[in-house]
Amino acid sequence: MASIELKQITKSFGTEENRYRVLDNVNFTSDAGEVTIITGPSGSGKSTLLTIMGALRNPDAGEVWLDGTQVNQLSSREQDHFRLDKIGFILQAHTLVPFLTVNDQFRLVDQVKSKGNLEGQQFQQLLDTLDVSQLLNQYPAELSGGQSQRVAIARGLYTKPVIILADEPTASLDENRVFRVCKLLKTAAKEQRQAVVVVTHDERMHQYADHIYELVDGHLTKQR
Ligand SMILES: Nc1ncnc2c1ncn2[C@@H]1O[C@H](COP(=O)(O)OP(=O)(O)OP(=O)(O)O)[C@@H](O)[C@H]1O
Repeated sequence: MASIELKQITKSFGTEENRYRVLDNVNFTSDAGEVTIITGPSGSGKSTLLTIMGALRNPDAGEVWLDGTQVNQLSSREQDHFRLDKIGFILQAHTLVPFLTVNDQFRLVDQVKSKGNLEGQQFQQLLDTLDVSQLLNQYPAELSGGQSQRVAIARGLYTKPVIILADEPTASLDENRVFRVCKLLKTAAKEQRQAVVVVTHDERMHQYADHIYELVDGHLTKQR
């Protein structure tokens, strides 16, 4: 059973004569232990696809199966619980809560999901790998773009999700940190049997991918 399976997904935006199809009959699978990259031109629908994959948005037609559950059939409340339990998001807008310190971003997660999160040495190791241990008492406004991106990555991995969905996770990072983040995602996939899907323009990430898909004009094609 694939961790992620999308069957014949379509999605359109706009109304009546301005309606346009962003995803056209898209099929996709990703297995536990694999890193998959989705690439493609700006505006081709990659983020839309990722949000459908993460049950943040429903398709107009098709099926979204995650870890054996057809999530697009769930109520929105059930989808909320499913996401919390199973999916780690690393989104472009970073989505750190502005009035909480870095440490409290993790404590907030504990309040909504109290069990199964990283703790002790594992948590410290994650913070050290991403070089964010020294930022725990800072507020998001005090962080650089790269620092807040690294905190967002740590928070996405903190709940030990079975599925990790990342949208341009290396956009603000220098060469050395791109390398570290890629290794971290690869290790998460291999050792913790997580399915990792990354939307990226960053070709430096390609060497870490088990599979690469390209999305062009709403059509998804497997390149590798
Ligand atoms: N909520 C929405 N309502 C209307 N149109 C939308 C909405 N979300 C996305 N779109 C449109 O759908 C198309 C695909 O957008 P999307 O953000 O998925 O592309 P992308 O491939 O991720 O782009 P980029 O690489 O620039 O981030 C774009 O034309 C965008 O304007």
